[in-house]
Amino acid sequence: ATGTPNVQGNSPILVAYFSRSGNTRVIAGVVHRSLKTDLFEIEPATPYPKDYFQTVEQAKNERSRGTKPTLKNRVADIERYETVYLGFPIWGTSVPPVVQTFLSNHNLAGKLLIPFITHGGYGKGDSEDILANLAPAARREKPLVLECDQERRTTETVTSWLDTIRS
Ligand SMILES: Cc1cc2nc3c(=O)[nH]c(=O)nc-3n(C[C@H](O)[C@H](O)[C@H](O)COP(=O)(O)O)c2cc1C
Repeated sequence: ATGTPNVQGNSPILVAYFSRSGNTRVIAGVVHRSLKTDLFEIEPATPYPKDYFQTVEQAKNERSRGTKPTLKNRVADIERYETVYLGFPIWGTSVPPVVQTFLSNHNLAGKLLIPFITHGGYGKGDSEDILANLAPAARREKPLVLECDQERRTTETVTSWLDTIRS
């Protein structure tokens, strides 16, 4: 992580989010615009594959090996935020590894942490326990948990549609 200042805005509230297929990004945008917060996108230094199934494979490997991808960027001045909204999708019934890196790399002690979590129908998994472990000294608000579209279902539907066109 470079520490490059790449946060938009100058508010005491930060929205930090990770999103692959856009569901969590929509919520981050609504919070950002409604509360006029700063905005930070959590990104791995090496992007995940474009292909959904390759990403699932990589995420599974990271989880089983306990690897946590490094961040493309850190929030330059996390100290100045009093409140951090943290958005992420559920991956493998948990917090995506890159979001766990974000939590390990930023000290949220004493801050109010407000999670917003999207999932594809199987719920928030163990994500609240992971947040408690990785940000033990933050005050934590009850998260917004929202079921959203699954990229898997969309990908499979479009793939079968293409098959019917080809045949
Ligand atoms: C690698 C991967 C793993 C996922 N694992 C789960 C899961 O365990 N449970 C679940 O309900 N949804 C799972 N999903 C679906 C996403 O949580 C859901 O579609 C989410 O809204 C995607 O958010 P995004 O569009 O911001 O990336 C998974 C998606 C991906 C890409």
